[in-house]
Order: sequence, then structure tokens, then C-alpha cells
Amino acid sequence: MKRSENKGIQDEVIRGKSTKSDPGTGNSEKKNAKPRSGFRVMMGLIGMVKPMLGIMLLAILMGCAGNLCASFLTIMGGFGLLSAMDLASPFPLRTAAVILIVLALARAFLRYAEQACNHYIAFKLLAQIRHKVFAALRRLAPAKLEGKERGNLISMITSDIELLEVFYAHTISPIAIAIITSIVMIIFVGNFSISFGVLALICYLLAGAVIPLINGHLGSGRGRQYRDKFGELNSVVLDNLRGMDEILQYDQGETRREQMKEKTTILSGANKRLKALETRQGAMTDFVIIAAAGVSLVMGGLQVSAGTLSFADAMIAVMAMMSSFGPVAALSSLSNNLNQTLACGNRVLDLLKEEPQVYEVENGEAFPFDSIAVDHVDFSYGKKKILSQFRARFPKGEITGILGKSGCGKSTLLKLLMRFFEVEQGQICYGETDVNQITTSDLRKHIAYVTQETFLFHDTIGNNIRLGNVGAADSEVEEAARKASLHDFVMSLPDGYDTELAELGDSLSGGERQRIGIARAFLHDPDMIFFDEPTSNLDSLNEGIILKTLREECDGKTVVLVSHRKSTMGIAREVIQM
Ligand SMILES: Nc1ncnc2c1ncn2[C@@H]1O[C@H](COP(=O)(O)OP(=O)(O)OP(=O)(O)O)[C@@H](O)[C@H]1O
Repeated sequence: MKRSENKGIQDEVIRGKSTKSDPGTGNSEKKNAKPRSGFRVMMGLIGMVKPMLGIMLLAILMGCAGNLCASFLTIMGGFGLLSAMDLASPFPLRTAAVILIVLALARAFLRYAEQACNHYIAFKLLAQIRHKVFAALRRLAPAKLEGKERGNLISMITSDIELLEVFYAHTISPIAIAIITSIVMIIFVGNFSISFGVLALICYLLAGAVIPLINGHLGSGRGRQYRDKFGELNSVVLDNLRGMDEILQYDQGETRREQMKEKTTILSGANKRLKALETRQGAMTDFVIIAAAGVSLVMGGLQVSAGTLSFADAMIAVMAMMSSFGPVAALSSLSNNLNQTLACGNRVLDLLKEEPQVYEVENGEAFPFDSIAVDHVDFSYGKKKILSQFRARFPKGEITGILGKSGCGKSTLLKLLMRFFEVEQGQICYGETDVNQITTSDLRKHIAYVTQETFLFHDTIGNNIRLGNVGAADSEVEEAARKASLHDFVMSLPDGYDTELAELGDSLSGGERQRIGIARAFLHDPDMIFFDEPTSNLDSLNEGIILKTLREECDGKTVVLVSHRKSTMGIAREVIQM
């Protein structure tokens, strides 16, 4: 494919989509987007239930049947009472007793089955949402994970998704159940007298909709405040744990303790305000239920004395009213958590819908092993300009060094070469091919990027090195470790290459971690290696060994070497000053 043709495709495939967001914040689209209403969040979350609609309907059916069983337990008791008093009852005492037992057993079974279905749906869905969130992160990474939002993402993956369990297991079906059972009960009591039906309708609306909506509105700020304060306390505790060495060294224990105490006091204040609202809401709901009972008693009495209703019917209608508030009362307590749940749902939906800053090129050009040309490149994180009309050339098969003061954009340049971000202006070309036209997976397969921070997985040292080439034999792993001056250290450990890094925890030194990263790159054996401060944590002996290996092993490879150290730059054929 010719370059000009590629450019056309490029404009269509990449530019159209990826220049919308903003490196450094990563969310320009989100900032401009209208916030979702609670209803839209609910619909979005319910949309995810589609694959499990059958079980959801079953849960609602069993919930309705179970709650009606509970109401009719009391009503059947009323019929039994009428029969015992020799008043008109459709059920003789014995039959009423048998039905009572059946209803009680059915109630227990249906309740259990409803909860089992709801939890099945919730946990299946949580697993699916986690998969979706990780797939979204995979799509959005690495740019998204580079930004300041990393902390928020961790909290989303851990607590936000967890909280959605409340929505799926304890929100959707209770709302449907309350609506259906209320309609059944309105028809049932309305059959005795229209006024009972109207009273039931008003009271159900008050307890199940008006009070929860008002309190939900009043409590939305308090719920969010509680969650924010909870997050703040968590991060202070984590900071203190991580920074324990510094706290002890600079005698900051008392100050940090005071800070934690202050955060705890604020959190407990927020919790108190939230509980006060919950208590007030509970009291309002109870008032409506008691008022409904009182009004229905008076109404029944008046209708019996006026001769428009028999005593037996009035008694059953009043008992039905009194026993039917379970499902709507359950809704009233929902609204306390609903605001928090919807806020979490909103964040998860935002992430699932977020456009990546950089789209991976899937069917582009194969990676050409050639010189790299950086031509008049501009790049900014948000409003902060990092590179302006930057030019450089990294010849094929040579080691080129990059020197520059801290923060001038050396690591950023490597990330642009890796296409973690796209340039704003100018071009980066491998040979004749624009980096934006190269199949991204192919690009990353042929380049090893050794970052300043080597991430170690909870696995053996051997497998951590093997990340560079999963199929590598033990001898190849050992060879790579030797080149990275790591072998002797590994052999000094009781289990050698089988030593679990989780057991060592953070006890590996910066230099040892760095050497694991370098061994990975050697094992990967790519055409190009980008090193970001590869020897910053090493003593001069290990630095010397690694530089010698770099010179020998990287013969014929294109190497870009970022470093502050003049000694490291010694192996570079050319040094670019940024
Ligand atoms: N993801 C990001 N979002 C916003 N700003 C960033 C991001 N990454 C880096 N920066 C900022 O961009 C500037 C350049 O960062 P970069 O890491 O490229 O510098 P550097 O030259 O490699 O520095 P050092 O030598 O200290 O590693 C710094 O001021 C940094 O704070």
C-alpha cells in the first residue's frame, strides 16, 4: 500500500475517532457530555440484565407470589376468625387452617427462591460487568492508566462494581414486586368497597413513591458526601501504611494520627446525618401505614353502621389493608442507597462508553525494521505543552541516547514512539511508514519498552522474566537473567527461579526490580529496545555489566536510551539533548 493511500485510510480510521479526547485528563468528551439522569442510569443498568431476563421475571413472579402469600396469611386468618365466630366466611375453620399452613410454607419457599434468583443474577452480572470493565480498560489503556485517574479506576473496580449488587439483587425486582402486588391488593380491597381501593392507592403511592422520592432527593447530597468522606479516610489510612517508614523517620506519628482522627470525626458526622434521614424516612413510612390502618378502621366502621358493608367484609378489607404494606415499605428503604448505587452505576456506564484516546490499528502495515524519524512533533497533556516542533532521528541498528532535564518530556517521547499517545502535529515514522499506520500489536511485538518502574506480578521470578517470551525454556530465562546481571542474585534465593515474588513482597531492591525488567527485554529479543533510565537504581559495577551486555547484545538493534547519567550515555553512538 502506498503512503498516500495509507494517509487517506489513516484519516478515516484514526483521526476521526481519536483526536476527541485529551491526554492528561483523558475525558474531554465526558466533560462536555450531559450527565445521565437517574432514570437513564437505571435503564442502562437494566439493559445489562437482558441475557438473564427469564430468571429476572421468575424472581419477580416468585416475589409477587411470596408477598401475596404473606398478605393472604393474615386475610385467611380473618376468614378463619369469621368462621370461628359463626359469621359468613367462604372457608370453614379447618379449610382455613390448612390453607394457612400451605400459605406459610409457600411464603417461606418463595422468599428463598426469589432471593436465590436475585443473587444468582447479581453475581453473574457482576462477573460480566467486571469482564466488560476490564475489556474497556484494555481498550482505553495505556493512555487512560497513565493519567491522574488511576486511583479512581481502582476504586471503581473494587467498590463501585460491588455496590451494583444492591441494584441487581435488591432494587429492580422489589420495585416490580411492589407495583404488581399493590395493584392486586388495590383490586382486592376495592372489591369490598371502592373507597378502600382509593385509600389503598393513595397510601401505597405515599409510602412507596412520594416519601422515597422526597427523601432520595434530600439525601442525595448526604449519600455522596458520606461516600466521598469514606474514600478520603481510606486513602489517608493507605497513605499512612505505605509511608510508615517516612512517618517514623520524621516523627510524624502524632500529626498523622490527628489527621486520621479528624477524617474519622467528619465521616461519623456524615454517617449521623445519613442515619438521621433514614430514621426520619422510616418514621414517615410507619406513620402512613398506621394512618392507613386507622382510616380504614374508621371507614369500615362508618360503612358497616350505614349498612353499605357487612361486618365480615369490613373486617377482611381492614385486615387486607394492614397486611399489605410489606413491598412498598421495602421501597422506602431503597431510596437511601439508590443515590449511591446510581452514582456508582453512572461511573461504570461512563467507563464502558468512553472513547479511547488512541485507537489500536488492527489491519495496518507490518512493522518495518528501519530508522525512526520524529518530525516537527507537538504534544501536550491537557493544556501543558511538552513537545514543540521536536525533531530527532534514531538510526537503524544504532544506540542513540536522550539527555535532558527532569520533566522535559523524555519518557513522553518514548510513549509517543510506542504510540501510547498520538502526536498533535508532525509525524513519527518507522522508515517510510507513519506510526499511526502500523498494526499496533505488531509495533509493540517488535519493540521492548523498559520503563522506569518495573511491575512485578505475584508469580515466580522465573515467570516474571518469562513475560518477555512466554514460551521460553528455563535455559533461555537463565541466559536473559545472566545478561541482566541478575542470575547470581536469583541463585542466592532458596528457591532460585521458583521463588514466589509475593513472598518477597516489596523486599526486592529498586536495582533488582530494574534488572528483572531488563532481563524481560533481553528474553523478548525484539528489533528495537527503548530504555527509560535503565541503570538509575544500579551501582556502578552492575551498571558496567549491563552496559557491556547492552553493547554486545544490541548489536544490530535500534536502541533508544533515556538517562541522566553521563556514564550510561557512553555506549550511545549519538546523544540527543532535549
Ligand atoms: N499522563 C500524564 N498526564 C499529565 N501530565 C503528565 C503525564 N505524564 C507526564 N506528565 C507531565 O509531563 C511532563 C513530562 O513528563 P516526562 O515523564 O516525559 O518527563 P521526563 O523528561 O521523562 O522526566 P524524568 O527525567 O524526571 O523522568 C512532566 O511535567 C510530567 O509531570
